[in-house]
Parts: sequence; structure tokens; C-alpha cells
Amino acid sequence: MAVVRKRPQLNLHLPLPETTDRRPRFPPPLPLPLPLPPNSSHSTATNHQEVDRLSDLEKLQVLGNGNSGTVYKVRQKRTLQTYALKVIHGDCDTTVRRQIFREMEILRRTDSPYVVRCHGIFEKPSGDIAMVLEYMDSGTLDNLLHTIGTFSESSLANISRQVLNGLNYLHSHKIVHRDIKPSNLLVNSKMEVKIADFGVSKIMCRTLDPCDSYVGTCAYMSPERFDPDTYGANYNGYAGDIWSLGLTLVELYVGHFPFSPPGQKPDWASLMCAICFGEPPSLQESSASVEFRDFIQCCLQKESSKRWTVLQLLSHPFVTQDR
Ligand SMILES: Nc1ncnc2c1ncn2[C@@H]1O[C@H](COP(=O)(O)OP(=O)(O)OP(=O)(O)O)[C@@H](O)[C@H]1O
Repeated sequence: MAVVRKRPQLNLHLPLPETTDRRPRFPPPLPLPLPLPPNSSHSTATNHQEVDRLSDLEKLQVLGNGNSGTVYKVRQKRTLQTYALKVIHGDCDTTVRRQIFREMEILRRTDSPYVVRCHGIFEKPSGDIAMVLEYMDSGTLDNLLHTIGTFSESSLANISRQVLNGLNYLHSHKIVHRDIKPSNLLVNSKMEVKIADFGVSKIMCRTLDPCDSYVGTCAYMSPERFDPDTYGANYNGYAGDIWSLGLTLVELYVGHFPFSPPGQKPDWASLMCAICFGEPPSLQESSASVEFRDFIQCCLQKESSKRWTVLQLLSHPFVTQDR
């Protein structure tokens, strides 16, 4: 996740590890807590219940492993409240570490029903970083895709509406997520969908193991992030989140990553060629409704300035119509 401060000076033809980013290393601190967006129904940005001690948490089970660490289901002994504890391995340099803490601190102050809450951040003596997160009892959309199967249009309309509301919150606070994908969208048994993953694992993974994490990180990236000269007129980063949302929805509908055949992972040279030189994925040949096909087309415009914004998409018939 990234906070937009000014137009990025990206002129890369290939995405490079985070260490080559030309933004200032230690930008001035942002005013925190984040100001609330207009029409917010929430009273303050910092009124979530905080977890103030790691020792107050007991581990119940492992929920999963990501590229950079392990996520546990935990319970606070004092309140019996359940949380997810994400422990990220801490072997990274000081610069990356500061960046991670800064981004996590920003997200700890987010207050939206469409963004997973962070209830505390701790640095362990080992150097590992532990984040206490809202527990989402149905896991990720990626988990659901692989256990239950593809999603109906009505579920996808519901998911789209919630993710767009989350992106609206983030974008209105000048935060670009940069890594929207099925495994970063968490679900609970009420079918509430929340945006997760503060970009932390990506930063660390790029430092530790650029090749391995690369495809995972790049797969949902928009054409202008590979080739800003061709596709990035008025590049501001926000449109990249919309592209990633479009790809995510196609994947959840057809059951596999849209740029590769079922069961195959693209190598990243072919992925980059497909994104930059190929046609964007579409549902034109499918049995999808006209509204859904059009919605996907609005998200997956290769030219970033032609892609619809969050607010435009929130008024698209695909998400406004009852299904
Ligand atoms: N807040 C949460 N509530 C419930 N389960 C969670 C939560 N956060 C993560 N998980 C589970 O833990 C697993 C690992 O999450 P993690 O964020 O470490 O990795 P990832 O997003 O799958 O991959 P990556 O390392 O690329 O970010 C997820 O697949 C999900 O099943």
C-alpha cells in the first residue's frame, strides 16, 4: 500500500525492486490520525480497540503462510476476543524497516468497514514484526475460489461494491493499495469483504527474494506500471488499483488467473508481454451479463486515463442494480 504524495517519477519499463524507487527515502510524517472522508459515518479514526501487549495473546492455530511470514489465529486472554496475528520475518535493512513501520502506522489509523483493521503493531526482540489484525473467519477470496469454486455474478457484484467502497476510502485519503488481488481480499461469514495486506510483505519479499515474489507481485499490475510512457498519461497510481480489481473479478468468475491457462503460472517475461502488448482480458465471449462485461471493460482499459475511477464504477449498473 502506498500513500500518494506527488506524481511519482516512474519511467521504468520493467518494475524493479523497491530499493530503486526514486521517491524520497524518509518523507515527512503525514498528519495522523487520518482525517475522515466526507460523509463518513465513523466518529474517530482511532477508536478501535487496541491490543497493547503481545503476551496477552494466545495462539490457537496457524491460519496460513504468505511469502514473508505466518498468520495465526489468536485470542486475547483478557477479553477472549479473536484476532489474526501476522508475524513477518524481520531480516531486512533499516530503510526497508522504517518504510514498513511507516506504512503500517498509516494503516493502523484507517477506519473503514471495508479495510481490515489493524489493532496493534509490535517489534519482537528477534526482529520479527507482529501485526494484530481483525480476524476474518472465511479467509481470502483466493481460499474460497480454491475450496468452493467460481463466484456467481451476484456475489461478484456484492464483492465489487465492497472493494470499491474500500478503495474509495483509501483513495480519498491519497492511499494507493498497489496489490489488490484475491489473496489480499478477506471475507467473513457475513460475506463482508475487506481489503487487507498493507503492502508490507511485498516490500520485504522484494528485498529478500526478488525473483520468487516477483510474479506474484507483478501479476495484477497494470500496463502503465510496466510501461508508463505508453499507458500512463496522467499517471497517478489510483487507476492501477482498478486494473487489479478488474483482473481479480475475471479470475473469480472464470476460475483461473486471466493471463494464463488454468493450472499454469506465467513466467514473468510472458506476463509482461501479455499485459503490455496483448488485448486486456474480457468476458465478451462468456455468458456474463451485458452489465458485468461492460464493468470489466471499464476496469481493464489498458490506457490508464480511460479506465473508470472508483466513483464512476460505484455508479455503474453492475454494482447499483439489485441482483
Ligand atoms: N486477518 C485475517 N483473518 C483471517 N485469516 C487471515 C487474515 N490474514 C491472513 N489470513 C490467512 O493467512 C493466509 C496468509 O496470509 P498472508 O497475508 O501472510 O499471505 P498472502 O496474502 O496469502 O500472500 P502474500 O505473502 O503474497 O501477501 C491467508 O491466505 C489467509 O488464509
